[in-house]
Amino acid sequence: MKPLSPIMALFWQERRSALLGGAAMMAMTLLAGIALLGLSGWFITATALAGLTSAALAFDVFIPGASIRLLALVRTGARYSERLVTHDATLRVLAGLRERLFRGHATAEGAEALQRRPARLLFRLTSEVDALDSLYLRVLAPLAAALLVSLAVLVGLWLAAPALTWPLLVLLPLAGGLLPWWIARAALRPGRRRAAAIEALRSRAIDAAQGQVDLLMAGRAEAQSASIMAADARLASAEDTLNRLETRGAALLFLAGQAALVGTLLVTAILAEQGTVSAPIAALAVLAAMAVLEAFAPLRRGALELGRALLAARRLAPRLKEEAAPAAPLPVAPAGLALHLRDLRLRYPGARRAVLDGCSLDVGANECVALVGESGAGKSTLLSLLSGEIEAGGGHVSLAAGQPRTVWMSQRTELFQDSLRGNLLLAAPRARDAELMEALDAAGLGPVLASLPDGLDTRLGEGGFGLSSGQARRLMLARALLRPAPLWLLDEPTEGLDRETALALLDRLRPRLAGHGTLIVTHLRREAELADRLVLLRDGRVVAEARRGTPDHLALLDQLRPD
Ligand SMILES: Nc1ncnc2c1ncn2[C@@H]1O[C@H](COP(=O)(O)OP(=O)(O)OP(=O)(O)O)[C@@H](O)[C@H]1O
Repeated sequence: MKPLSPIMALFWQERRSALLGGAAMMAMTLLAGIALLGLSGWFITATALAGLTSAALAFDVFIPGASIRLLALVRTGARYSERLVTHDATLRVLAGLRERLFRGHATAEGAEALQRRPARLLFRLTSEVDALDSLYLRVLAPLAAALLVSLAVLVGLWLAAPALTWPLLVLLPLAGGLLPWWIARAALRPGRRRAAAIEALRSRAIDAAQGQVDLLMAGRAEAQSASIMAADARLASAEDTLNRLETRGAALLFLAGQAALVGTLLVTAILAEQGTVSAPIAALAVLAAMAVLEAFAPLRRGALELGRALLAARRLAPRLKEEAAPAAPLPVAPAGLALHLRDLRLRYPGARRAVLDGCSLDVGANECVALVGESGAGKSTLLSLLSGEIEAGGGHVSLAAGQPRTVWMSQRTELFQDSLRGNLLLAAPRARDAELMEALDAAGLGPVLASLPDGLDTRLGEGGFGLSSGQARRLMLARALLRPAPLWLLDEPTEGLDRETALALLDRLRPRLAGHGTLIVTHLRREAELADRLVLLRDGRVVAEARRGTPDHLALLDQLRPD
């Protein structure tokens, strides 16, 4: 139950009075229902008995009749208000929960964990948050209402005759406590299996849909289908176990209800025989005893849902604790510099060695620097760090002032399912079409744009679907060009382009580099030639640098991949 405490605390903090009011109204609905049944039993018996005697004329039918109507109205009104209040409160709490969850995932570590398994992110933000709505609606509120109602009925029966409470005192703890507890425990394992199977089913189905060509070519399509079927079979088996549990719970609750009925019937028969209770009170007691166990019926489903809620809370709780503190802005670099790094260190969690280990580098406010080094040297990591995606483990970073302070075109930059215009406006929401077209032109997409019948209104599919990979990268570059920032971070901007296109693009890019610092990460000679200075990164630190025009510059260029 411990994982549930942050979730319960959230419910309590956010909507305390609505949640208490909802539970009270749930109790009132149940009480009105029990009183309605009991009073009707009493009324029918009392009128029948009165009819046998001369008391029939004096028998007051109006007050009980009106009370029955009143109780029916109260029950309907209370049920309606309870639904309104409890659902509203739950949905509001869950909306707050989702927001906190998004904030939790907005940490570098959270985002990284989920980038590895996006299907899981989707699952957790939808089904697992939804699973928590049952915590209040199907577990806490019905439990509180059932306990309150049991207490009220027991007190009522005790006042009529203490012996009337015995059958309920034996059966209520069994049916209201032990049974839901047993169902909840037994549901934990199939609940976990069910959640894992849904997750596997979704991610495998997405893999099959997205990678169908590769799977077919590798002859793995059948195997992928089989793995989807296996996940589906696991899901069906877990759901079957849960359904069986629910059915068994219903049967046991029914038996407990019948036992309470028989027990109370026997006790009332004895008491009526002794003359301790009248026949109408006996009828009231029997019907109330039968109805009170019904108050525990929703807990049968609630106990099953509790397993789901527990699992969801356990998975979501770590992200709820983490309130992503807004990152402190990096200090402002000394005048004349777009970037100033000293002794920067960074180690990925779980990695044996540091990826950046004493890295120091300056980029002038009007300088273009190419960062080169073998694959895995830490070049992209440095760009992630400068863009604020990850945090350094030590050392000093400062950037020139500006809003934004950096523009980053990474190897993983995203395009969205939107028009060309929409994708560009992300970078500059107020830009006019002429500016967008100029940026597209600078990125070498002018001819492509001219060939599109819908121009800037051309719709792209998910991830830029509809463009070639080279066109997509140029669109990302155009978007980067629209952001005015004192430091541009470009990660292999012409990777994947043919020589002619790449050189034409670099020619257009050259004049645009003036006025701000640029750090280009590259393996390509053509990109490195754009830079005023080459910097070689090895083992997480800068081991060589060479300014244009020096012999070392040429020697470094020669180590790079030719076109
Ligand atoms: N998110 C991550 N978690 C753990 N390790 C990582 C992560 N990203 C990169 N690494 C590791 O850090 C090292 C540096 O990776 P990085 O991508 O920065 O290299 P790079 O110099 O840009 O390589 P390339 O030229 O191939 O793009 C690699 O050994 C890589 O495995």
